[in-house]
Order: sequence, then C-alpha cells, then structure tokens
Amino acid sequence: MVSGPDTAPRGADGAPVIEVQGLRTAFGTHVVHENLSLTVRRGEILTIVGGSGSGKTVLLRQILGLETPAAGTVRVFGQAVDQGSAKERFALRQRWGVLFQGGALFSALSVFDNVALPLRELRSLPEAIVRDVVTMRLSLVGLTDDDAHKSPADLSGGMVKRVALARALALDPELVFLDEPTAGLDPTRSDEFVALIRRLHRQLGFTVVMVTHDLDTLFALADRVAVLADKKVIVCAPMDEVLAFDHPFIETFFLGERGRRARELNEARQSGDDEPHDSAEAKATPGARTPPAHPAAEGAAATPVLAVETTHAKEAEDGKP
Ligand SMILES: Nc1ncnc2c1ncn2[C@@H]1O[C@H](COP(=O)(O)OP(=O)(O)OP(=O)(O)O)[C@@H](O)[C@H]1O
Repeated sequence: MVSGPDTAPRGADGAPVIEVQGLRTAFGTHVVHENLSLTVRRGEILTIVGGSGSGKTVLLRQILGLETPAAGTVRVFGQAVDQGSAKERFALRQRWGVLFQGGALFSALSVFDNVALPLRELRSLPEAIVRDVVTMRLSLVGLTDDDAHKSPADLSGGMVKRVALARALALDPELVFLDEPTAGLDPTRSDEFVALIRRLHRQLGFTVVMVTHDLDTLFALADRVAVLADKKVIVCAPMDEVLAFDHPFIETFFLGERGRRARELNEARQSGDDEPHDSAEAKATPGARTPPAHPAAEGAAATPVLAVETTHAKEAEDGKP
C-alpha cells in the first residue's frame, strides 16, 4: 500500500508549482471532479492517467485557467489561476508552455512562423532576436534552418511534434504541459520523442505535467503518476507505489499484459542505456542550445526566464484549447 495519496517525487526540489485543492468541476448535472486535490512539485515530471472521460483534459483546462471551478482552488506558482488582474493572469500564463495533442500547428504558417508566433504575440521582440531564438529552439528539438521554411503539411508526424515542442518552449517556460505527446507516432519515433523530452527536461529543468495513455511513455518519463478515478486523484506517487495501490482501474491499466510489456521494456532500457539518444541530440548544433533556464536544471545558475503559453494560439486555430 502506498504511504499516502501524494508522496514526494524523486528528483524534484519539493516546492509546489501547482496546487489543486478541493476541486469540483460540473457541466450541468454531470460532475467530472469532486473534491479533487493534486500537488505538482518543481522539477518533476508528473503524469496524469485515467480512463476515457475521467476528466484528464478538463483538469488540464482547469489548471490552465480555461475552466471555472464550481468549488475549490487551483494555484499555479502560488497564484490562483482564476483570480487577480488581467495583467497578473497574463503574466502567470506566460510562465508555461503547452504541447497540445496533435501539435496544433497553424497550417497556413511556416515552421519558423509557428515557433515565432508566441515571441511576436507575447513579447515585442525585434525580428533579429526572434530569428535567433527560433533558430535556437528548432536546433534544440533537432530541426534545421531548412525545416524552418517548410509548411506543416510537409512534415512527418514526428517533426510536427518537434515543432510543437519548439513552440511550447519558445520563451523558456518553467512549466510545460504535454497532452498525449507521443500519440500517433510509430514506436521508433515515439522512443526518440521521449528521449528528446527527457534530455530537454534534464537540461532546462522545467516542470512537466503530462497526460498520456501510452504506457511506454509513462514508464520512461514519469517521476510520479496521478491516477484519476472516481472523480478525484485516488493516488499520486512514484510508479512502484501506484502499482501497489488497490483499485480496479490500476489493475486494468497497469497490471495486464500491456503493462507488463511496458515495464519490461523500460527495465531493459534502464539496464542497457540510461541515456537514450534521440535524433535531435545527434543533429542539434551544440552552440545553439540555450543555457539551463531554471534553478532545478542540472547545475543551473538562476537566469532570466522568458516563458510562453500557447493556449491562445490553439484557440485561434480550432476554436477551443
Ligand atoms: N465543455 C464541456 N461540456 C460538457 N461536458 C464536458 C465538457 N468538456 C468535457 N466534458 C465532459 O467531461 C468529461 C471528462 O472529459 P475529459 O475530456 O476531461 O476526459 P478525458 O479523461 O480527457 O478523456 P479521454 O481520455 O477520452 O480524452 C467527459 O464526460 C466529457 O464529456
């Protein structure tokens, strides 16, 4: 049995970045969350899992301030997401980046302009700086100047994810939301993308909140797993503690054949090569990387943090975040 509903993660410094307390979400008579609580700590990769319709996306929307709680509070960096002046909320939302499911690139814009969008919209930066930052971000995710001129329609699924990640990281966010980051990728591309996320997390030190159904991705990345069931987070703990938690969803989701295979694959990975390579690492220009951005990064000194939130961009694209 686990030691509690919300046990401390490995590798994070313990400072709460997100605090959800007593959350109730209801659409008419349909109650999605009831008395849901969750804490995300700085530097960790926290993964949210749950059955279809359990409220994972709605929880992300609550944290992003896109839904209004019927009860309870959602605080990010100590600030209630649905309170404060418009200026304060705008400033808060610039401290996170979001990789939406499917990438959500603007089809009419080039790769370059997709990544440049938050820099141009949220910061009044001279174009020369926009150009440099976009080039650095594309390099970070293993894309080249040639790729920058392509249209999203000409990209592979893996490249779309990389561009979307570059856009989410455009202004060095402290907090990154990944919604089904490996959905739709074949196993090789998925492994590469997972390795890229892991490397960037280690280098840049941001906190990650990820929703995924993919057990390989989950086992490879998660410091802690928050399980959404019965309208609340029933357990939030490192994987071994979650696996010991007695609940039918956990039994079905983790302990079947699918879960066994993912665990074995991850154990094999860890014993063989703890530092998996990704093609981005091979292709990236070493000098083009930004220095670690946050205190939680390996060996990072405190550096100015620029951050972006691309929610508005996604909203503009398809009418909802
Ligand atoms: N705007 C809305 N109006 C009414 N009901 C909604 C709205 N948004 C979500 N819901 C409902 O809330 C519940 C939770 O939805 P949510 O999208 O968060 O599930 P999920 O856990 O992300 O599921 P999946 O894994 O299938 O994507 C669902 O029953 C959904 O129909």
